[in-house]
Amino acid sequence: MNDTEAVCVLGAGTMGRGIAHACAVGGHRVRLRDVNGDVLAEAAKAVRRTLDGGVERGKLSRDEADAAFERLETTTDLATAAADADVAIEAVPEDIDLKRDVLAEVESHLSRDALVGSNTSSLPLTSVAAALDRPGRAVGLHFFNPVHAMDLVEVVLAEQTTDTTRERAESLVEGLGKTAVTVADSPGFATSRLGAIQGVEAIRMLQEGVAGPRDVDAGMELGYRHPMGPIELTDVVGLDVRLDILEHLREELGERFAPPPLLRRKVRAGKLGRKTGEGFYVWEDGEIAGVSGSDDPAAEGEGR
Ligand SMILES: NC(=O)c1ccc[n+]([C@@H]2O[C@H](COP(=O)([O-])OP(=O)(O)OC[C@H]3O[C@@H](n4cnc5c(N)ncnc54)[C@H](O)[C@@H]3O)[C@@H](O)[C@H]2O)c1
Repeated sequence: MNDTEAVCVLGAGTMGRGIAHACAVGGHRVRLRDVNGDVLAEAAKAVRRTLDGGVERGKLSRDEADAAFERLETTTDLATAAADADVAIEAVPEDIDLKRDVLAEVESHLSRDALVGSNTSSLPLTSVAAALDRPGRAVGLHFFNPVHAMDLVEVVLAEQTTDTTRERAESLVEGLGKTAVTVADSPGFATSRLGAIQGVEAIRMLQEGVAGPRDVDAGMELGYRHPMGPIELTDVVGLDVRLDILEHLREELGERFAPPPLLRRKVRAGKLGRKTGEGFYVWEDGEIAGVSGSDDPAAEGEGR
């Protein structure tokens, strides 16, 4: 990978805009594509805000931030987004049929050698890759949220992924100043599987009244030095996103991943976490303002 390569990012939601930001800061020309023009406008503003935040925190100079922003283009047109791209990375919703369709469609616009990355956090990459005419170019590039602040990218190898693709993917990740952890395609890969099992057990503990959200979280933060407890993390990731991941892991790996009824109730009520202002916690301006009241008598827990 060199600095002048072109990256096409498909989907401009939470992750797509973050990946676009990271690639632009990493020196790549980026075309960000979404089916929704309003989402694209919001994504461009979000990238600008993140760049400005980076300048304020001394992470990059004003000139570097401006240059990175100039390297970013947005479009709703797939052919424009994919034209001359060396790398295409999809960050569309976690739906296998959608991902297969999106990647097969983008492949028809790509050169023979372009790399095709998927940001899926739990779907079988081998099935995603099978939608391509040249599946050996497919690789999982599992970025973490928020992308600009997270140093890890899981590089996931589909059955079909070639050694050349693997090397290119690892070098792309390193060029972005992040650390690549390479894992075989298996349900939930390494990180989502472990993260999901801890999150699901934490929600079961709330259900059983073992402790409230604050105490469960403090236990892992102070006792295990996790930067964020599993309940708060579920709110940040999104309860709907977590539910989808659990449904999938349950199907693939068994009942230990079965989503707890409490999680389903919250999702049905539209309490999806930080993004809707309430999940297990109540959120104001992106910060925890209290504990959601409807859980159980132990909701607030003791001691904090
Ligand atoms: N949110 C997270 O914390 C997180 C972390 C790691 C990985 N992921 C994975 O990243 C992917 C995206 O998640 P997200 O949270 O950014 O979702 P999101 O809902 O915020 O964004 C998805 C975007 O894709 C767009 N889209 C839908 N169909 C499209 C198409 N055909 N072409 C282009 N754009 C299209 C939607 O308009 C939306 O803006 C999922 O696979 C998810 O599992 C999410």
